[in-house]
Amino acid sequence: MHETTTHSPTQTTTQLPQVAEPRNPGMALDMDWVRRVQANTSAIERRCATLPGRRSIKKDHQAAWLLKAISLIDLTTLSGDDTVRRVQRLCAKARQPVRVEMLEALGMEGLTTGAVCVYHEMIPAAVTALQGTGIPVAAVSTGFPAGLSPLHLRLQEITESVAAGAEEIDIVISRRHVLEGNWQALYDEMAQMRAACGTAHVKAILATGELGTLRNVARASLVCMMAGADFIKTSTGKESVNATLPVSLVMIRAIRDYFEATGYRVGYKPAGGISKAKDALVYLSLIKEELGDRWLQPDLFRFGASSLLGDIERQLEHHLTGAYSAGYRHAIG
Ligand SMILES: O=C[C@H](O)COP(=O)(O)O
Repeated sequence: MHETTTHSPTQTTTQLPQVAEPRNPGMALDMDWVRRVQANTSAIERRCATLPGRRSIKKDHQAAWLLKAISLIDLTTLSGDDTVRRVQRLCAKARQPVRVEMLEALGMEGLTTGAVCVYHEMIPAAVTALQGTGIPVAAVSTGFPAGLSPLHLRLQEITESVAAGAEEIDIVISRRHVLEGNWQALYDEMAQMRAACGTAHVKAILATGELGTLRNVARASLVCMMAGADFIKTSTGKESVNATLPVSLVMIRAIRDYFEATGYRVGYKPAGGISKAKDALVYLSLIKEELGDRWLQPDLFRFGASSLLGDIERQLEHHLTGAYSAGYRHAIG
């Protein structure tokens, strides 16, 4: 058992740290650094294999950690059949992710998710539904999920998403720039997208399941941070392989290296296929061990997830009552 991860999280609510984190301004593309980056696949896989089996968060602290996990969710709907009504229901869930009586029994109040994440067309519905809550709307812009529309249209989409009220923009990178080793093109594209975001924070989706190697994941992470990404994010949720622990380890170590070299903290968002409370706890342990408590706040960590909240609710209910409720009672989130 890992001693440092047995206690309750230091902050459970969405309360942000007192001092706002300075935004990563980016830096010039440093090709020597990019070329130096390696990823030792077998060592990474060995490290990850030890994680899920470890009882790193003790049972009596699990409820607190699960509440913490809720505060870090980008509650997401990204479906072709999304409707205003569905987005409104999702936003209601983001405002009150756990039933009031359960929250009271757990000694908490004022819990919300970290953000709501939608397609561009659904931004106005989400902004209206979240008015006065402080919960930001994140939009997947730039021709999500493939990112293969013309660059000027992708940049225009960002501008329109920000104008519509999105405070966070999840962009997708051009995978071909990574696969062809065209780091300058990736850097330039990312820098233009960051500029188009203005004051909105930008999360760079690497679509790691399509990047071929862990070394490519490490290099793409670094180049996106050099170009000013506020967050790096694993996946769209639409690739055949989405968030995994090995990819996460590579990305969070890239974040650590970037912080050590520049002093700027970049956020991390694993996304796609994270639907179980126990998996969320493994991710939180990994972040705590590799990056420390500071990264366990919503300004530096999010889960991109459409169905994780439902399982966390079931686990919290079990914690309180000793029984599981049926899955259909937690249909949203
Ligand atoms: O960015 C978030 C992902 O699209 C959500 O993926 P998921 O539906 O597998 O949870």
